[in-house]
Amino acid sequence: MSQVLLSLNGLTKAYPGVVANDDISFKIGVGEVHALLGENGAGKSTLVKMIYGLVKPDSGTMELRGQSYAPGEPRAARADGIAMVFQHFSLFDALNVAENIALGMENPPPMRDLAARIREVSETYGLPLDPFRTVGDLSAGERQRVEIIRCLLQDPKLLIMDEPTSVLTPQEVQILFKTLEKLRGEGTSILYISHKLEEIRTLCDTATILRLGKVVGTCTPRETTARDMAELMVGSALKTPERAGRALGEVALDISGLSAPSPSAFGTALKNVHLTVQQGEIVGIGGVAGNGQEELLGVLSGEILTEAGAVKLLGEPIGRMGPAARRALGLLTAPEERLGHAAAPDMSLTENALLTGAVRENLVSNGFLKWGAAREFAERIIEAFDVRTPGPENAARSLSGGNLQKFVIGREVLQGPKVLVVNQPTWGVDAAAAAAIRQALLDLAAEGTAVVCISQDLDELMEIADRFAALNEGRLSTPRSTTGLTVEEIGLMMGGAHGMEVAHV
Ligand SMILES: Nc1ncnc2c1ncn2[C@@H]1O[C@H](COP(=O)(O)OP(=O)(O)OP(=O)(O)O)[C@@H](O)[C@H]1O
Repeated sequence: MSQVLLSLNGLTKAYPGVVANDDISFKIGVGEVHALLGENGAGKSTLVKMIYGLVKPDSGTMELRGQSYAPGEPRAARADGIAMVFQHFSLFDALNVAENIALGMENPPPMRDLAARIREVSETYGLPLDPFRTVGDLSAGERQRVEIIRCLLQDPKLLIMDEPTSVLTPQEVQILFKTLEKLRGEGTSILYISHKLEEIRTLCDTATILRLGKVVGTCTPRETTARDMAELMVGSALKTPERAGRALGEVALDISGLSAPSPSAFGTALKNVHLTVQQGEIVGIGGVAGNGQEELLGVLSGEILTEAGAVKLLGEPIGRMGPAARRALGLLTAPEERLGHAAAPDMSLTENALLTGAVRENLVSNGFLKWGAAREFAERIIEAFDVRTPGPENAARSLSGGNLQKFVIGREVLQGPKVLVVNQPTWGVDAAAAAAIRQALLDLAAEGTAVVCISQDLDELMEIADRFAALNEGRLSTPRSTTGLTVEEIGLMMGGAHGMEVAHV
């Protein structure tokens, strides 16, 4: 390593029942892109929160450029040149880009000067962004640019990025990587958390691997295979999902001529969507985020009502039924946003198990909640899906992102759905857990469930789906068999070339 920017010496942080970081030591060099790898709950977020001043270590020290460094709050970290782009953006939809950036500054300059600075940084780093656009109109990739530019305006020495590419299209990933290369060339160090191992192999100079809160290895990603890195993370050999031949049954889900406005002012209306899914079939829905994915989940879950006949479950019109009635009939859904939508953050896992499992798991009797049965259901989910938590009485909020995702998906899978609709089932989930979730969806289909998997991970869809369709501005392309489908064809479908007749990508 050239010069050391930041050294971590024996950092330790414990939460009740778990040592999230156990005696962690490593160094980050000046101008180094350093990957932080580890399965869900390994302690990556806890570690970067200590570096960014959000969490105080129980013991251990840090040195920044040879000086003792112990930020009491993020403001102190920023003053020392540490910036962080979070997985979840904290932007106000109704304000424009410059106003959002000004809100995060201690002494914002006049708006006109700030807009000029934003333009300058955006051009220098190849991140196209208009300072006067309303944030609500921006794609996920553009919102991330707002966060990155906000960081770059502080001229950081270390930029921490938590899963930056999970919301990006392949093209946007290329743009981001060019920006990061440029920053590295200028001597900025980058600490990069991601579960996407091929990206880490392309981008990162070195990687530190955490398991159960401890450093278990270091490697040079360019010289290590993705499989070897994944196995280092989990400490055992990885299983590839098995796709057994499946017999398809009758049409379980039938969407025809479905149009629906979005409940959100910045959402996307669905336009004349047609789709049938047979029993035992997995249909993958791809597309760039914000093209109607959430709305599609909403019309299937019953949160958005439509004409009765626009959605049919095993022949029965259900478009006007609410979520509870649909659940009772066997149509289950797992939305994308884990905290808040799929799970209530402050409730225990037992309470969260009750939330969607009450009807099908028979957890209510004569108006009374059956707490013992609910707890037993939560324990079954934890066991079957290897959810890392001290127990079902813990709040959903205390789980790491990936572990909560396993819980949310497991809760629906174990209820034996007739039709299961999932949105981004493996978002933020490590390689081993993602493989387990995909295998669970394949097993479910093998038992005759019709599965709709909405995902931005095209590799995932190609791995598990029988047919593929893409959402573009609320329209769904004609589904095609995934066998023999090329990347170019997928790109055209995602870009809105419906039926392949026009290629206005
Ligand atoms: N505020 C908290 N209270 C209690 N436990 C916590 C808290 N924050 C984290 N933990 C626990 O600490 C451990 C490490 O969690 P952390 O979020 O750092 O993992 P991670 O590697 O970032 O996981 P992921 O990839 O799933 O985001 C987990 O077991 C988690 O449940």
